[in-house]
Amino acid sequence: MTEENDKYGKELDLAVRIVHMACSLCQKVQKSLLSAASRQVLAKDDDSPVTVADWSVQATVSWLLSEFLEGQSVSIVAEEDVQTLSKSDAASLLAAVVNTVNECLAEAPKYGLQQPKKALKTSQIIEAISRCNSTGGPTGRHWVLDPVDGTLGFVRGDQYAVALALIEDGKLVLGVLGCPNYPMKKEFLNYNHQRDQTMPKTPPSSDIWQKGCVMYARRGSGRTWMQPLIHGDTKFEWPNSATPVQASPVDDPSLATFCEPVEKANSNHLFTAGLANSIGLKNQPMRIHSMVKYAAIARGDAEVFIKFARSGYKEKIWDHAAGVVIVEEAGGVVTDAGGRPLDFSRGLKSGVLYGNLMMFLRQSIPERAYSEKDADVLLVSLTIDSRRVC
Ligand SMILES: Nc1ncnc2c1ncn2[C@@H]1O[C@H](COP(=O)(O)O)[C@@H](OP(=O)(O)O)[C@H]1O
Ligand SMILES: [Mg+2]
Repeated sequence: MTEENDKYGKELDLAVRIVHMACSLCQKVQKSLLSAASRQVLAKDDDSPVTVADWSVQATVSWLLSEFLEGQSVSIVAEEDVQTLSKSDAASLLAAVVNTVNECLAEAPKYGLQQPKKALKTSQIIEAISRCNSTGGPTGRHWVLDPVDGTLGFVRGDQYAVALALIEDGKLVLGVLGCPNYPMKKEFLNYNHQRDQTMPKTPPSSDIWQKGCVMYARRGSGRTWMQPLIHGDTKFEWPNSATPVQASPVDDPSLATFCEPVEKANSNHLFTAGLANSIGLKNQPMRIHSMVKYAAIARGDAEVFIKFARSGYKEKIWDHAAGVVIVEEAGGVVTDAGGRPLDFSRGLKSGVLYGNLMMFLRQSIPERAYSEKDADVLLVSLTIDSRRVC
């Protein structure tokens, strides 16, 4: 392996192990949330939900990155802060976070990492969460973390993702996306989809294909890999359990399926239905919470991702960074509505560029359906042989 090829090898290896651990943490919290009589789900200032898992994953990832990237100053841009946790009435919540983090770190050897010599104290955990307050930017190395992306899906027992990416000098260099409820094969999707009453309760067999997955890629490698999530006492195997995935070869819009958010508040379904119709997308949209949509595109379960957020909403880099790398290295193309690559050099500010909408939108959507201020359109499209499908 040349030095260039090996660049970021250590970081990717570590990031994949960490995301596996974080997924396992989330699975435990999701299970207890769904079974608990009183569900410990809080609302943030913007009314979005947050749980023990969000803070616990952030603390765990922050602690592990700092511990195992010794000698590097570790800058992390992540979604959660400690304000709520530090309130005087949050003692039981904080205790639950401390307990969850320590339980997770105790399992580190299963993932080939060393556990802390002693359980972390509350102050160390608060410190690990608050350390993730970097704003990123055009220079230096910045880790970008969404500890639980799609928290709404998470609290509903549905899809969610753990997303970790590394940016160097404003460019994405690696991405890891953990999808604990997204099975290795699309066919098993409904078995994990607890709200679908029509599917049998028991999966047909208990092989790895029905378990969640972790996808990862390194910029420029031309490969995106997928691994089954580690379950029970199974030890993490690297890289034997990984298989390469590719974006779909479908380039006929009438055969393509587009993904979009489940939440109408996050993307205008009426608008996307009109858009889909006008570009000849005939299949029903695949509505999934979280960055699992990027996973679906990267391995060819769907072809297009359209998000049409309300005017004024600023996309956050942690909601896209890991997904963009895995889709692009799998052969897909990710752009904003203007056809430009997403800009991750602007740190906490939107990674999405603003400007004119794409030509095809101008041609096919009636003028009254959008205006220049509707430029908060994010469109992830697939190209085959460098030709845009849409
Ligand atoms: N009004 C809004 N418009 C668009 N996206 C929004 C939004 N409010 C929140 N989001 C983002 O959409 C993410 C969920 O994506 P999706 O709707 O595709 O499942 C949320 O991630 P979190 O759940 O991590 O906060 C949040 O960052
Ligand atoms: Mg998110």
